[in-house]
Amino acid sequence: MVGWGEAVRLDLGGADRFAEAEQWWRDLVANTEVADDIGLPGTGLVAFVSMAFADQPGASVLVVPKVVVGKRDGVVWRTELYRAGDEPEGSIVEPVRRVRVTRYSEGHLPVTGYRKAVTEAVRRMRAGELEKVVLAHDLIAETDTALDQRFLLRNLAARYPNCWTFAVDGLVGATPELLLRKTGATVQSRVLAGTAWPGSGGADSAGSSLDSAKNLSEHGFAVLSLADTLRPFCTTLDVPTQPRVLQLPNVTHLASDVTGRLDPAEATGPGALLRLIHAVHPTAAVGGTPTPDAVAVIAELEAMDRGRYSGPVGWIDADGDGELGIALRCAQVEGSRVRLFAGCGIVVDSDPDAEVREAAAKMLPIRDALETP
Ligand SMILES: C=C(O[C@H]1C=CC=C(C(=O)O)[C@@H]1O)C(=O)O
Repeated sequence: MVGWGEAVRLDLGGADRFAEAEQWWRDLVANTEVADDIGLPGTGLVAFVSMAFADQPGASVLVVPKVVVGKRDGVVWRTELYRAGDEPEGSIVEPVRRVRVTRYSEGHLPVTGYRKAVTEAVRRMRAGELEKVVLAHDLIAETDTALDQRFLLRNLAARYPNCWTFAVDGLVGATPELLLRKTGATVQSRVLAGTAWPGSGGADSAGSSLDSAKNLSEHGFAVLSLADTLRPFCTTLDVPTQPRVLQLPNVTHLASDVTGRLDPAEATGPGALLRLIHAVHPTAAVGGTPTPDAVAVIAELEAMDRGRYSGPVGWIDADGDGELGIALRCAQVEGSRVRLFAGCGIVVDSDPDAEVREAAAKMLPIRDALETP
C-alpha cells in the first residue's frame, strides 16, 4: 500500500499515546464520509502509524494520506480523501533521485559504548536482576543531497521481498518481524529473536549457532511475552512449540508464527488493532524480561532516545483491521542525515563482541540500500 499527501495527521507522545491514538481514530472514522465499493482490508479510510518505542518522549505519528493506492490478491484500488474545500491531490510522479553516502559517523551510542552497555547488562543478569534485555545502538550516515526516501524503499523492497518495507514520516526500513496483523477475528504475529549471521556459527550460519541454548532462550522470552499479553484477548491462541528458521540475505533468525482467534468483543470497532498493539508492545524481541525492568535498563544503559525504531509501524483501517510490524532494520531520515539503528537480545550468556558483530549485520540492509550504485 502506498500513500501520499497528508489529509490529516496526529502527533502525540507519552505513556498515553496508544489510548489517545485509539480515541482519535475512532472519532475520525465516525466523522468521515466514506464510499468504499471494494470492502477489503486496507480499502476505505486508512492511517499509516508509527509509534515510539518508549513512553518518554514517545513522539509518535498517525498520518491519513490524501491518496492511497493498494493491491491485494490481484485487486488494485485507489482511495482519495478530501476535507471540505480541498483541491484534489495531484499525482505527478518524479523520477527517484539517487544519493551517495559521503560519510558515516558515530551516533548517540557509539560501538564502544554499546559494547560496555552489553557487558553491564550481562553483569546484571548474572546478579539475577533481569533475564533478557534488548540493547540497541545507532549510526549516522550523511548523503550528498537530501535523501529521496523512495531510493531506500526501492532498494530495500528489491533485496528483502520477504520483509515488510515501510516509510512513515521519515522512518524507512524493511522489517522481518510482524507485531500483529488483524483481519476480522483473526490475529497473527511473527515473533523473531535469536540470530545467526555469516561467520557467527562456522561455515553454516543457520547451523549450530542458531540452535544454541542462548538463542533458544532469547527466542523463548520473546514468544512468551507476545503470547502472555495477547492471550487475554483471544478465545484460542496457537503458539508453535518449536521455532522455525527464517533465512534473510543478511542474517538468519529463529521465528515463531502465532495465530489467534479474537474474542468477538475484541474483534470489532475501529480501535481494535491499536488496543491490541498497546497490550503487546514492547515484546521481549525489542524490550526484555521482565518488561518493566528491561525498559528501565534500556533507558539507563542506552541513554539515548530510540525514537520510533523498535516501535509498532504499519497501517490500520476503519474496521480496526491492519498490519503493524516492529520497526527494525530501519533508519530515520532527516534531509541528508540518516540515523540507522540495530539492537540485539542480551541474555546471561551473551558475548559482548558477538553482539557488536550481530548489530553490524543487522545494519547491513540499510547500509546496502543507501550504498546501492
Ligand atoms: C532488535 C532487533 O532485532 C530483534 C529481532 C530479531 C532478532 C533479534 C535478536 O536476535 O537479537 C532481536 O530481538 C534489531 O534488528 O534491531
